[in-house]
Amino acid sequence: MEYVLETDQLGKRYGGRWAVRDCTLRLPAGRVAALVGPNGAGKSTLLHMAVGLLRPDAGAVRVLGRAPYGDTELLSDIGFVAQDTPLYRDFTAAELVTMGGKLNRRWDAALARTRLAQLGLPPDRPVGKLSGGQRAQVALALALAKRPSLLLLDEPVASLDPLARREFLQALMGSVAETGATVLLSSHILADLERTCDYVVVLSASQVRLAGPTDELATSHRQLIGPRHDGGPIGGVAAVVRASHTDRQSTLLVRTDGPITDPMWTVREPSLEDTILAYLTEGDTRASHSEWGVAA
Ligand SMILES: Nc1ncnc2c1ncn2[C@@H]1O[C@H](COP(=O)(O)OP(=O)(O)OP(=O)(O)O)[C@@H](O)[C@H]1O
Repeated sequence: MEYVLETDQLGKRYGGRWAVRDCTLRLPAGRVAALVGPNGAGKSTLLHMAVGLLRPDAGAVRVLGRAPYGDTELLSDIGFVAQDTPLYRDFTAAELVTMGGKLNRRWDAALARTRLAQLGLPPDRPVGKLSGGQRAQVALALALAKRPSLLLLDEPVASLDPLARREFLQALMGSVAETGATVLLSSHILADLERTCDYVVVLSASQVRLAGPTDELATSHRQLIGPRHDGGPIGGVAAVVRASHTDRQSTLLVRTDGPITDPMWTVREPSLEDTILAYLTEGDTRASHSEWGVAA
């Protein structure tokens, strides 16, 4: 299966307002993909459609080639951790592992137990009495125990301190390398993603602004600093994603289609965070979408 998750002009409306609109995506197998965007961009709505909790109002979503809404068999192939990591609060993590074994056809209890033991969580404490970060770790261990083909995580690190965040993401990467799952995780914390993710989907105001592998993003974008530039072509620049100016100087984040040789410009490789932020800024972005397989 080339693509684990595919959407075609996918849309979801709440009342008269689109929460996700014209969303076309192809997430290749084996990727750890970040779904980034500001509050209200539509990230949770997209994930809920992917796991079959919401029915699309327009277009289509397919996981492993099947429409998830109403397909209960497909559920065994999808792991999902919702934003508030809902767990039965009166149960201990060990009891939840046992319960998972009874509720799932495919269940790797040993994987979950090993993970929980590594975390050093108090084994007999109900999860309702664990910290938010500890609960997130338990929820990840349970989701991994399903050995899903697609793992969807809605802001899994939001409640974690920086050290716990790093540990969580390392554990995630280790498990993914071992199980071969494809991951789509939403997050606001861009700095973490550069280390963890090899694919990025940027959502803003209900639409996909950018989607592609991070290594391609890195090679195809540059930051240019030079004398004030008020338009006009620049050799090697396919599109200006974002421009900021002072009276005498311009700083441009550009998508390239060749080397930039004009000595007028100082050329730097932007961080992934800078590139994502440029696409999140409304205004100059629309011209450059098509290159990434995204409708402008
Ligand atoms: N059940 C609902 N009823 C009505 N509107 C909703 C509902 N759920 C979400 N919305 C709206 O849909 C839009 C997208 O919401 P969504 O929760 O998908 O965004 P998000 O990117 O996950 O946001 P956040 O980062 O804050 O979690 C927002 O404008 C939100 O107010």
